[in-house]
Amino acid sequence: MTVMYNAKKTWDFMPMSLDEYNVSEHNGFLSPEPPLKRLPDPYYEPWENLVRYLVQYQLSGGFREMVQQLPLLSVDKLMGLKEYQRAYVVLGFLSHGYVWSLHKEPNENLPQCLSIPFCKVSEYLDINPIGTNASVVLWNWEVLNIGKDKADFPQCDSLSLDSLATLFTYTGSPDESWFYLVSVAIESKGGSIIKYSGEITNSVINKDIPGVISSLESFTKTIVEMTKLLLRMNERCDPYIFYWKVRPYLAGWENMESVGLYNGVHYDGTRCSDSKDQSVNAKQNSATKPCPLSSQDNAGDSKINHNSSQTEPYYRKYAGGSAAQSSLIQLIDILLGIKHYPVDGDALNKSKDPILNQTNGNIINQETSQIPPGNPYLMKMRDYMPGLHRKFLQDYSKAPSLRKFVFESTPDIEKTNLKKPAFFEDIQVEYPKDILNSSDESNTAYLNGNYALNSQVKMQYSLIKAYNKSVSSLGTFRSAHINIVKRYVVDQARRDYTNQTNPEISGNGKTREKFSTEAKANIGTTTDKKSILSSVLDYVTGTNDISPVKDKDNSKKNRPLMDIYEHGLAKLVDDDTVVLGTGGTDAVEFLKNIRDETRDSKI
Ligand code: HEM
Repeated sequence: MTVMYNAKKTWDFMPMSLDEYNVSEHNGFLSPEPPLKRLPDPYYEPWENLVRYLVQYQLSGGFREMVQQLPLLSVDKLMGLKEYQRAYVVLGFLSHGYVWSLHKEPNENLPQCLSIPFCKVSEYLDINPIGTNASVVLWNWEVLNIGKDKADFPQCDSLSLDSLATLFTYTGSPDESWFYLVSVAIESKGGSIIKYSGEITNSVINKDIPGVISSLESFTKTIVEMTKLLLRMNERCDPYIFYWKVRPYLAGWENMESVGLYNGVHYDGTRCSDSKDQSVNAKQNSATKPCPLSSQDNAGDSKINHNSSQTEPYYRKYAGGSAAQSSLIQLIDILLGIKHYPVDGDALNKSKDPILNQTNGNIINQETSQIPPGNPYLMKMRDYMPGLHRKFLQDYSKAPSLRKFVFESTPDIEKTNLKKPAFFEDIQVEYPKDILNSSDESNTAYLNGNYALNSQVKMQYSLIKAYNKSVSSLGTFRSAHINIVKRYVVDQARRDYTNQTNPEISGNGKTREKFSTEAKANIGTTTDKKSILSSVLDYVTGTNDISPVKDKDNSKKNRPLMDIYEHGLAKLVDDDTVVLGTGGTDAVEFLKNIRDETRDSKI
């Protein structure tokens, strides 16, 4: 039985109900109920039986042979969204396991037994046919039955990190599970984010300033909780395991020329269009519904070509899995009206922002809706989100803008001394634990002491303050994330492995054991959360420059080919100065830019 979690009333301003977008005020963008642990129809046993032993067959070296023995199964017997989601997860793990098989050269040819059903299932879900945040996070979790208090699903507000488990990993390592589960726990906070977003937008529509302030404060608290969860990555995910053992499996087939995938991957027997139709079937919902393709015979589907030998191979290039594909953070950007720009031409693009271009508080070219993110990479990541979630973001972007409301509702602020930048700088918060108690003593004294100010002005001040705190809390989340990237990607990518043939020795002659000891010393013990926090918060405070240092001796020329494969997703570019993220961008520069745009959005 499907449980209805959403009070539709709050979201009346959207064209569809939350259920129809497959999101909830309970679990955010995670499936509202735990994902299926097996496809119910025994017809799909060949997939289920193989994926269950993915790690074991990888170790045995026989995984690809096992895949090649799979029958070509139809998607006709999949019933409803949850079964399609499960099939997408299974086929994603099988496909990445095939292309990036352990200790083998990447294989650029995805066999029909995977490529054809993977494309059909992805078409139904309106998502790219590759491993994504949806396949490793959103639909890849379960709640352990380890105690009434902890796993009391669905009564608990959000899923406790300590009672979650993954359904699949590529490596079988707890570190990989933890990497996904931290994201699951963060995503589960999306329930509250969606709830408060709906409340805020309703209050904006009703011009209810106290309502906006109250919901914004709860919204901010939730972002702080998300940041604290993000920092727990260090507890049980070793950067070495993540970077050298897990990340290679998450890699996509775009910008992968260096490991031999010059054209991407050939999805044998398929000719689907690469360009994603941004629209989504508005009627598609979580109720049982046949696949739009399932009524057709495979051979009758114009996009499927079974006789692949008669045509040129059709290659596809897709980016690898990344939490940049999370709808949750983009939702927060949309609600707060934070706009991101292409890295090049920044100034040019910013000059077009109607909200940033204000003179004496008057907004030029007023917009009626919220501003969606405009960074090409972030926009591209929407093709890697489930279509219903993408649709949710698109529709929510058209809702009345909170940021515009804050500007329009605070006309008296500039007539007071409160307008001085110094007062508002006090609102800046760079430290999660202080975020809700940040000092604005001077303003408070001013407000309390200045009886000439009426309650209207005080209310306006509180509105700006609540808004800025929310923006700050997102900036803090992004700073914490940059630090994680520094620890898990940049530091690892910079390790000198010249002349090392054994990937277990990750650099500078340090064995994994030595590295782990050193890493633990750096971040404190897992029980010493305060020490982990303070170590991480060194970066959060923004004083550390985490740009990679140029290491001239680290020549790529002599690296064994296998080491380059092991390098996986994030790569040093030719001069070894820059670490590339999934999308082929300079990861750190990109993330700093996004973080700075967030901070700059304070009013
Ligand atoms: C070991 C953990 C993590 C690493 C190494 C990591 C790495 C990265 C990298 C390299 C990027 C740059 C773009 C790309 O390559 O896709 C990125 C972007 C991003 N990541 Fe992570 N990430 C981690 C965990 C997380 C978690 C748990 C979240 C929470 C949802 C998250 C959310 C994001 C978002 C939203 C972006 C897009 C940029 C932004 O909006 O600020 N990441 N990440």
